[in-house]
Parts: sequence; structure tokens; C-alpha cells
Amino acid sequence: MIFGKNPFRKSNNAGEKLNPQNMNTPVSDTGKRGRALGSSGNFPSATKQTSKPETRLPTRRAHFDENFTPSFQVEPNGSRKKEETGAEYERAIQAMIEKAIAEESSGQRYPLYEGLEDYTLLSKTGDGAFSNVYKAINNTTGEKVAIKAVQRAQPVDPINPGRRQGCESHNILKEIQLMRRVQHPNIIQLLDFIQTPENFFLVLELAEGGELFHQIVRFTYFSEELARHVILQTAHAIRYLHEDCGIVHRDIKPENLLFDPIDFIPSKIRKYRAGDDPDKADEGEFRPGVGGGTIGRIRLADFGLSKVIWDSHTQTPCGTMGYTAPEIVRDGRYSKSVDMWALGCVLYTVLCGFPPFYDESISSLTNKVAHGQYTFLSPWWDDISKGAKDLVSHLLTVDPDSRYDIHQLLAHPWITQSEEPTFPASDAPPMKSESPFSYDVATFADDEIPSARTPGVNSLREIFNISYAAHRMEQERLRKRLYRGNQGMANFYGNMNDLIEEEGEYDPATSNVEHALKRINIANSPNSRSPNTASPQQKPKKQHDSGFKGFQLNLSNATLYNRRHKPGASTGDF
Ligand SMILES: Nc1ncnc2c1ncn2[C@@H]1O[C@H](COP(=O)(O)OP(=O)(O)OP(=O)(O)O)[C@@H](O)[C@H]1O
Repeated sequence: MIFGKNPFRKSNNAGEKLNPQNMNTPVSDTGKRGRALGSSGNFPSATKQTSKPETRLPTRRAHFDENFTPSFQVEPNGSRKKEETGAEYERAIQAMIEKAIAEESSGQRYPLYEGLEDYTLLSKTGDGAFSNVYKAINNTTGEKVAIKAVQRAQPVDPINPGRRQGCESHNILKEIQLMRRVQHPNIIQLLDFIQTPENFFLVLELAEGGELFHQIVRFTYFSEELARHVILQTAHAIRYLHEDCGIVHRDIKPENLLFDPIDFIPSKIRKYRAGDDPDKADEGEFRPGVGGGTIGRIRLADFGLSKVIWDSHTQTPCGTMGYTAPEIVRDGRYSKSVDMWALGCVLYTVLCGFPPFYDESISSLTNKVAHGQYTFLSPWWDDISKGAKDLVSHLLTVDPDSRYDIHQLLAHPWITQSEEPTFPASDAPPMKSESPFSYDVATFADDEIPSARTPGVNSLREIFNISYAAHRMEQERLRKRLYRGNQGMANFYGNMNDLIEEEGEYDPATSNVEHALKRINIANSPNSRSPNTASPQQKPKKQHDSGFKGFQLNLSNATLYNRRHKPGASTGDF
């Protein structure tokens, strides 16, 4: 990892320098240049005041020479060896930057953020509620990175206090605190952190392939080999987080699984499954140890909802000073089991191309998640191996105590590819299930599509968000019930980690449901229809009444559902 001229920097509004080890404590001017993050998770103790530049775009671009061939070695990540200095180095970097800009054909110019003078933004790779993620290149080293630009919460406007926009510092600082603890080949590494009065910038390792989510949409589902490749690497990342770092991720889903791309090799022999669309895209040849479907190394991202459950240095629950009540141990286990559940949802989804839980009513969806009501829907699950189904069932087990932990997952015969027999979980659904989707689909009018994303992808994102969040809420309810009345626990979370939310305080994990609902214009109002009240024969309706607050999801264009829907197929009329 290269820091070059970009040590870990912070400046506050008054130009005060802050200690990166403790985000709130100013440090002396003597803390200077950075070093790469070690496994201890220590950041370089450097500070640099972000001053307003006169010129934002690097003027060095004018030196670009197409025919220039650098005479020194290129590192595997595309960056230059740091020891190389001088004019040749400068020219080579500029050539790389120009090439990178030329390769991003959008031609769009991106905001020239104060504080990001060391980088050139190349393209936008994602956006969140208060953040934009850009692909960028380091102007000094030529290293390609991802930069998450997060809008800071601005001071409350006394005239309009409700209109406060932006992310609260403690949320983003918590994410950074967690990310700096981790270093694993299957986890996106935080390279640098910059803050200005308006924004926080997280400089991250770039996963050039983007989201796994798009590959599911592209290929409809993955072969078992590719599904195993994805799940195994994700499981390694989770094992590291759970066992070595004492961190639970709490937001494992296909859009937070990024990947490094590999070459596509067309299939020599196409294999089709029952229920396949004849024009299903070819996933290509799978190469063991390398990958398939352009998916190479998996990289887990987004620690915005993560939590520390125990201190990795003392090997004890965080901040409890030797106080290890069974509830605490249980809490850690429950928290980890949330990740295992999510992994089960991802495995189910990559194997068949649609998520395990769905209902048009939020309360029914929550109910289905809480009771683990999912099915191996025919014909789409008919050709999937018993081992894969059995493993899914052990991950989507309702009782967290019985649910597989990460070690059980890693030892399962479907994962290890051993010949041992496998067994379903005690609450597994029957092997063949038909027509579980008895909901009515209401559609948006074309001009009501609530996002610039394609509606299919958008709808599916929301289904994931809602069903994962519903599960977390359920777990959170359980946890609170467990601790209620226990005086000793009142300060547990405060002690555990000063950046972890207090009991009863705003919990981004649970409020995610609300956020997801807002984004797709869903309200959990008494008017919401449930499958019991909706007639399966009803035709999809357009909702023109602006006052309507029912659950509206446009699934008519949902790519996966469309592709998986075979008119006249034996079952599954959804
Ligand atoms: N390191 C990276 N390399 C490539 N793309 C990335 C990287 N990090 C994030 N992205 C892209 O940006 C998107 C949003 O990133 P991230 O999930 O971290 O932001 P967020 O604001 O927390 O989003 P959300 O509101 O969806 O939780 C990702 O889904 C991905 O498409």
C-alpha cells in the first residue's frame, strides 16, 4: 500500500489538527508523515491542514505524451515504485493519469472537492444517502483508488431545524475506526482519510469489478462453482472479522460484495438448468482458484453498520474490564449470527437469482423473515444440489443458537467439496416448493420511477435492504429483551466502544428499513395491503393517488424476477 504524499490527514474548520488515533483530541505539530497501515490497525500519526487550493485540477496534465514509455517497473496495482523520482517519474504518472481519464469514456467532469487536490476523479461508481463514491487516481503515485465522499452534517438551521442534511461525524468516524482495524485480502482496505468542513473522504482500495449485485443481474444466477467461489471468500472475510477482530459487519449483501475482475472465457459447453431463459447470459468457464463470470477476488465493503463486539487486543468483550456475563457472550454470538443469516441470504440469491424472502407488505415480510418462511422454489431450485440446499437451510435457521457459525460453514461438505452426506436443518423447507409468492404487484407509472437506477435493479436492492434490515431488527429486539432490567448492562454499550451507539439511541441498522422505505416510496401504513387482502387474480395497478401510502414496489421490470418468470412454467406465478 502506498501513501506517497497522502498521509492520514485531518483538519477542522479552524485548521486545528486532530489526532487520528483519537478523532477528538488535538495533537502537536510534530506528528508528521504516514506509514502504511499495519495489522495492528494503527494509522500514520500524520496531520496535514487542508488548505484551499488556487487551482484544483492538476495542471501537470499538459505534459502528457502518448508515446512515452516509462523505463521503470510498474507495481501490480498499477502504481509506480515510490523510490523513482524526478522528471521521468512525473511524466510517467501524468501519462497514467491521462490514460485513466481517456479510458473513462463518460467525459463527465466531477466536483472539484476541496481537500482532494491529490486525486483526479475518473468516474462515479456508487452513491448512498449522503455519499458519492468515485473511482479516482492518485496524482502522485498513479495508484487507482475509490474515494467515498461523505457530506458532513451542517449545523442545525434554527429557522428550519428539520431540513438538516448530511452524515453525523460519529457515524463516519465509527466506520473509520472499524476499517482501520482490518487488513484482509477479501476486505476493502482504508488507505487514507481526509476531512474538510464540508466533507469526509475515505480513500479506499479500488475493486475495479464493482458490485456482485450487477453480476447476478447479468447472469441471472451463478453456477454452484461460482457461488462457492463467492461464498467461500466472503466466509474468509467474515471469519477474520468475527474471530480475529471481534467485529460484526451487519450489512452483508450483494451490493457490498465487490470484486476484482478477471478475463471472461466463454463456456466450451453451455449448461442450462430447468426454468432457464434460453437467452441467459453465458457465465463462462470457471477456473478453480481464479474465478468465473469475470469475478475474481471478492472484497467486502461498507462498514457503516458494523459493530465491535469484543476487543481484539485483550481478547475480551470490549471495555467490560473482565466482566464477562453470559449475556455478553450471548450477545456476541447473536451479533455474529446476523452475519451468518445474511450470508445464507446471499448464498440463496446467487444460486437461484432471487432473494429468499419477499412480500409486498412490510409487516408480512418482517413476519416471513422472523419465521424463516422461505422455499426452494420449483423449477428454479430443481437442478441445484442437495448439499447447497442443506447449507442454505443451516444458515437460514431461525434460532440463532442452532444456526451455523462460520466454522461450521467452512467445514460443510458443499464448501469443502467432500463426498460426505449432508443433512438439512431441522426447520428446512421441503425440497420442492411451489408458488410461495401470492402477492399482488402494484406498479409505478413510468414517470414515477423513484430512482435513476434501472427499476429492476432498484427494486431488488430494496428487497434485500428490507429483508436484511427486518432480520436485524428482530435480533435487536431479542437482544434488548435479554438485557431489559439488567442494571449492569445499562452502560455496557457505552463501555464497549465509545463509538458504539447507546441503548435506545439511533441505530443505523434498524433505521435502514425506514431509509429503504423512503427511497422506494413505501410506507408501512394501515393502508398497506397484505397478501391476505390482495387478490392473486388482481391485475397490477398504477397508483395515481398521490395520497396513497401503501407498499408499492415495481417488480414488473425487476430484472431477476422477469428472467426467472416463465409464463406457463409449472409453478411460481409471480
Ligand atoms: N472500494 C470500492 N471500489 C469500487 N466501488 C466501490 C468501493 N466502495 C464503494 N463502492 C461503490 O459505491 C457503492 C456505495 O458504497 P458504500 O456502500 O460504501 O456507501 P454507502 O454510502 O454506505 O452506501 P449505502 O447507502 O448503499 O449503504 C458500493 O455499493 C459500490 O458500488
